Amino acid sequence: MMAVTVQDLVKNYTVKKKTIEALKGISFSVEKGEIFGIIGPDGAGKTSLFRILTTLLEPDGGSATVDGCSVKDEYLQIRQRVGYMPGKFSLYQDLTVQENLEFFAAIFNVSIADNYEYIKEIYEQIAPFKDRKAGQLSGGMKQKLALCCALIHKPTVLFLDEPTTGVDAVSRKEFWEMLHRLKTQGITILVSTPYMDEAGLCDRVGLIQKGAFLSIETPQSIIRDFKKTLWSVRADDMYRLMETILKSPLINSCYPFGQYHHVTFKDDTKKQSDLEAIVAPGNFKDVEIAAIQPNIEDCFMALMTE
Ligand SMILES: Nc1ncnc2c1ncn2[C@@H]1O[C@H](COP(=O)(O)OP(=O)(O)OP(=O)(O)O)[C@@H](O)[C@H]1O
Repeated sequence: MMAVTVQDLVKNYTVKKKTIEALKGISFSVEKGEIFGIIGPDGAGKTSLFRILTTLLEPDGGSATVDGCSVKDEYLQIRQRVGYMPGKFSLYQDLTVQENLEFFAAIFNVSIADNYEYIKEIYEQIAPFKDRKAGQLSGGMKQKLALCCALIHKPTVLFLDEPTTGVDAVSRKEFWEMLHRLKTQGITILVSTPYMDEAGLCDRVGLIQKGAFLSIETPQSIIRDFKKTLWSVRADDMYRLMETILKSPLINSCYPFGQYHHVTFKDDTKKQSDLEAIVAPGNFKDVEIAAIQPNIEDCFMALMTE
């Protein structure tokens, strides 16, 4: 049985008589024990999707099941079985670490002692701060506490909405390690993120934009599907370099990426010498050009502009 199935799901919002199509009939499914990443920019529809699957919001069309239960007719069962870590405001800032956990346990009618083994590994990292108010924790600590709160009733499916947004790199890494340990306990995890580099940590990812999936694949296949040769280019004046490259009719795309610009040709038989010829009239200093392997972000950019 699939942990999550979604069929032609539609969500619209009406603002000042204008309709916003937040989800335009999306379909996908997630296997038990899978870590499924949903990656896309702000406003792509990630939160709407999570709120529907956790039964906090009703869809306008289509259907969905979570752990075999329909979001429409069996929402009470779903609420007992899912854990949800919303992007913002999941903790009570004025309650202590311990009190937050007790509160979430009480909602689900369980005791912390019942399920302590389950959250132990994560909770031990925040236990030294158990009497501190949640509002006074660091971003990484808050996130660990929110995860404990979402797990305290032993959910079978966990929904994490941008859990690593605004969290430092070390805590992000630790957080993903925790998710992989949870996976080994058989929990299914749906996690949204705006960070492309986290895609590689998921079993499969759905790239979402404007309420529709551009691709749902393993990270390896997304990269394998990138059909063009990708070039990285840098020089002393990056802004002018971009202008110079984009002026050429041979160029398909050029966008900044860290210290470099990433470039593709319209015609993929073009070579390094062609790119050198495009750049040459600009008289740049310290020019570096190399063919490189695309990463997930490059694939996303390519899919978005297709
Ligand atoms: N309650 C609402 N009323 C009106 N429009 C909404 C509402 N909630 C979301 N939207 C709109 O629906 C679209 C999808 O929003 P949603 O929050 O689901 O996306 P998201 O990918 O989670 O983005 P974010 O990371 O910004 O939350 C956006 O255009 C958003 O402005």
